[in-house]
Amino acid sequence: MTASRTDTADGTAPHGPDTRPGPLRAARDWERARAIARSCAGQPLPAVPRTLADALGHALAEPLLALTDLPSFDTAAMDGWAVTGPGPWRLAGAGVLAGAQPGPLGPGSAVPIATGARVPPGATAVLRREHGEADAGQGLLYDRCPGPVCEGQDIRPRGQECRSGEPLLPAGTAVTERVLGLAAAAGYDRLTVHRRPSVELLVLGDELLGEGVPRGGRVRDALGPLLVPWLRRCGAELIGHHRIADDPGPLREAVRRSPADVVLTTGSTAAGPVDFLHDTLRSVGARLLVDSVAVRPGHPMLLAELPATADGRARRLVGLPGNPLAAVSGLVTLAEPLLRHLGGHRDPAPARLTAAAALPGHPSDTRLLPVFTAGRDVTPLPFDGPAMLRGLALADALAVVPPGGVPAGTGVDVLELPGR
Ligand SMILES: Nc1nc2c(c(=O)[nH]1)N[C@H]1C(S)=C(S)[C@@H](COP(=O)(O)OP(=O)(O)OC[C@H]3O[C@@H](n4cnc5c(N)ncnc54)[C@H](O)[C@@H]3O)O[C@H]1N2
Ligand code: MOO
Repeated sequence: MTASRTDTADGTAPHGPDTRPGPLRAARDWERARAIARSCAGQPLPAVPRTLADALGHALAEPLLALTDLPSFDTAAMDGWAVTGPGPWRLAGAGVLAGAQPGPLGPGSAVPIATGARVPPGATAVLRREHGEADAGQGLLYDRCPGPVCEGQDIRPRGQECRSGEPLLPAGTAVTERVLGLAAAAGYDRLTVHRRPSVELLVLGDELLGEGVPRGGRVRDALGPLLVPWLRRCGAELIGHHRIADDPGPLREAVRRSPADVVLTTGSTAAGPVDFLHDTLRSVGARLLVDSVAVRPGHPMLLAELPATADGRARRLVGLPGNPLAAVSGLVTLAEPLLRHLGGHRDPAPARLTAAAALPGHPSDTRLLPVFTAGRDVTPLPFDGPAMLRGLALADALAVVPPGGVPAGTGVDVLELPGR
């Protein structure tokens, strides 16, 4: 599955992986690069138990089955009175609070009840407080409801939402805050999820500043702050984040020693005087799976298989180009599909929307363009150069623009951006 720059048209590499910088004649097309990133993940990482508190961001390794009927008892949906049959009713008992186990309610009787309380056996409806008038002296409750009280009114019957054993969510569902709420309601203390892929982030470039205003020909590291939370949203567990000097020694050692499932580098993918990534990959015995992709920005992105850990665990490396928008392109093209598959997440399908204005394309490559979507309309944003983040920060999606561009009024695939 090696995809080097020297690949032949049928996808075979006649001379083995070529890690030398060179002309990008046979760069992988964008879809194929994404497919290689997905397939090189192999099977998702093993299933592990996690407490609810620790399960956020993982993917379910098995379907979430209800451990109980929901609700698990006939429940009052409103504050008022549990009643049996038509009114007026004889008031009986001090009232039923949520959490109580009430005794049976006889025919023609009513008992005060709170929202969420178990409805007494024999009760046929709940009369809302605002629909009833209690006469304490007579011990009677009168029905002031505009219409008749129907059987089952304002009672949430047992099993209304689900029955015990019913599948609530399929395997592969991302554990969000909402899923945690449902899992707790359905009786779970722990969830069986896929282990999250561990990621070590290596940010390369002597010119990068960690703080303050860019000065003296140096620039702020924009990718550390952008990637750390983005990787977590892809279901990754960040186990290291280092800035590495433009020096082949420290980079080689960091790559060689990393225990991460995925090493993610930024910068150094091209052929500049201090772009050491290809040499490093060669020196650690990596196998290039994708070496440049026919996509703009970001075409020098790469994906490699690293030698396994001592205990036989597979490791991969994704090299993101240094230009920030190009790095995002590499992230969505190679890193996201790989991380999502390792973590057992389902793939989000691109949405097919309509270009509200012409979307400019590259003559021969796919272009990933920051866009704003409103309804089905896709509008390109300015400041979309490879070194710019201004358009991306306003965008809620990336349009996948085929070679030649997309005329206004035509369909286009868009990838939703996180945090839209
Ligand atoms: N002769 C050629 N030169 C370049 C080519 C090419 O095909 N032939 N490709 C260009 C493209 S496209 C890109 S993208 C870059 C890729 O460069 P590298 O991955 O080697 O990245 P660097 O050279 O280290 O940096 C490029 C650029 O990005 C800035 N940068 C790097 N890291 C960060 C960061 N963390 N935060 C903000 N900015 C960052 C860096 O200062 C440079 O300005 O190569 C082109 N050249
Ligand atoms: O395509 Mo580069 O990746 O122009 O920034």
